[in-house]
Amino acid sequence: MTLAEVIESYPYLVAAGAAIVAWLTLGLLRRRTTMEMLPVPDGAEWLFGHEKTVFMNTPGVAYRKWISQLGLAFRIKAAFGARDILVLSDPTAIAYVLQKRIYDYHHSHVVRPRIARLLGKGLGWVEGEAEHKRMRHLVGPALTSENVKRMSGEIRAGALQVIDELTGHVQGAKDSAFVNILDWTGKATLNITGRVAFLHDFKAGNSEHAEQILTGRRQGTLMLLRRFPLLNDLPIPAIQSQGAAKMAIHSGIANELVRRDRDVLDAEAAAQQHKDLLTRLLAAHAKGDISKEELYEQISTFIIAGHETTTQSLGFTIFELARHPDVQEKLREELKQFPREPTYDDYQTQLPYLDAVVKETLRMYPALPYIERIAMKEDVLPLREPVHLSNGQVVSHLPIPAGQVVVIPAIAIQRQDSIWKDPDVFRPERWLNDMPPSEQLVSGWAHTLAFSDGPRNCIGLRLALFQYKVILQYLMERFRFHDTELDIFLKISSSLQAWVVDRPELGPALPVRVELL
Ligand code: HEM
Repeated sequence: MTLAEVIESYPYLVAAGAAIVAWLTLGLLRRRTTMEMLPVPDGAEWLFGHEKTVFMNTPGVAYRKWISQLGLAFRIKAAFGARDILVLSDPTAIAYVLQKRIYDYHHSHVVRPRIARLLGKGLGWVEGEAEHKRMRHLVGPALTSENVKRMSGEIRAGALQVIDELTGHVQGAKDSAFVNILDWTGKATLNITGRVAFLHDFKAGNSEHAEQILTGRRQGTLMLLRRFPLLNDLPIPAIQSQGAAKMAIHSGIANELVRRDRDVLDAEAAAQQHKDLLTRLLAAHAKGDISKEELYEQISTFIIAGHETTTQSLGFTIFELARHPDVQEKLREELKQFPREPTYDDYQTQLPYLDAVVKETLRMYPALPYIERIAMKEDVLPLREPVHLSNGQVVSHLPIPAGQVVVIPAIAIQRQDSIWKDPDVFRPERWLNDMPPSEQLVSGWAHTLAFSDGPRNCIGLRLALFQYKVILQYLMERFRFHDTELDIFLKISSSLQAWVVDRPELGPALPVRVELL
């Protein structure tokens, strides 16, 4: 049979064959992009890429291994054939993304629906420079250091209400009780957030509203969501139950708070006289600057973002102090020796060991272990440490395409073996006299990414750190904490969570034994 006869007899088969040959030839001839030549770890699975390894292991562990093998910029294979993910630990590239170009790097299509579901479509969700700056400007004045100083009496009172209740609880248990410390740090931070940001009394975390919020349980994120974000909207309990706390706020307390709208008669005057968050939001609503829906979304954003992260972080501090009685005694001693009730400024400069304990906790246990963004435009990332590409080239600038997902693994960076000595050991002393050279470190708060960095860093940072130290101070004054010898493991839900080994029924938990002093 001649070629002409073959074509005539099997035209479709021949056309398909020609198309495959052309596709393969083009693929071979096409120049590979820099991203495609970045190092990639071994061990990708065909269906899950490297994502299963990342999510099934202790948070940060896989990234740490790959950083030590491949350097500060590499790619991993995403699940279900999604485009490779760029993993960045390079301080120069991170500062470029988070500080200089943050408005070109939106929350990714996995993260953004999760923020909407868990917190609301508030400040943490909004994208675009103009809109984000508008919202940040609206709420920012409520969270300045001046305003936190002004609220310090309320913050102390809110903390004490819960500390008194814990005292009663321990007395009732014959002066030594086994507790999940998250139950108590949760009540304390929610109580404070209610009092100072929303002029609302959560009754030491015992009101009906408080209980609904505190029991709004968070489950693990499904890896499928990266490839098929539409699944976010399906009525799957594991997905939708993540929003329980937000729904409870919208249908309960937000209504009650907004009813006070009527009391804000003169919006301008109110905004000037009252600098609390709720009044600022209500005044903006009264002026028509934000819709009623936006008002609700902001309320849930601030209640949840304001207490959830601080609850977990404080819990990790107490857990580590229980395991390190020497550190606990040293901290107690520093506080005992301090001649007065510490002020906001004292906490900043006069209590170095307390400060070191907080920094060490947030280094080891950043509430948001991975920061995930997507490049909205093509870009070129500057690198501090050049990378070796698979074609032998060494580059100190990394071109990336629009649509590139970038993961900044904060927990791995903050426990990076080549930078931090004994990275998995809780050792506050390192902050006083044993810090790595600053050029190796990122440029966020305390050279960590615990509060992210740049124009979209944590707006509640000052309130968070002040309430953190106030609650910790009271806990040290009243109680001694002991290790229960129960093992925990870490996992990532929306934030970093601790669970007790073989005790899933406890939910997220950090068990300690508490003794009255
Ligand atoms: C220890 C406590 C806290 C930690 C570790 C923490 C951490 C963070 C981090 C890492 C981000 C960046 C998130 C991202 O890039 O997607 C963030 C943003 C945010 N945080 Fe916090 N946070 C804490 C406490 C608070 C408090 C007390 C409030 C409010 C009263 C708050 C409100 C917010 C809001 C609204 C944003 C979004 C900011 C924006 O996008 O402009 N946080 N926080």
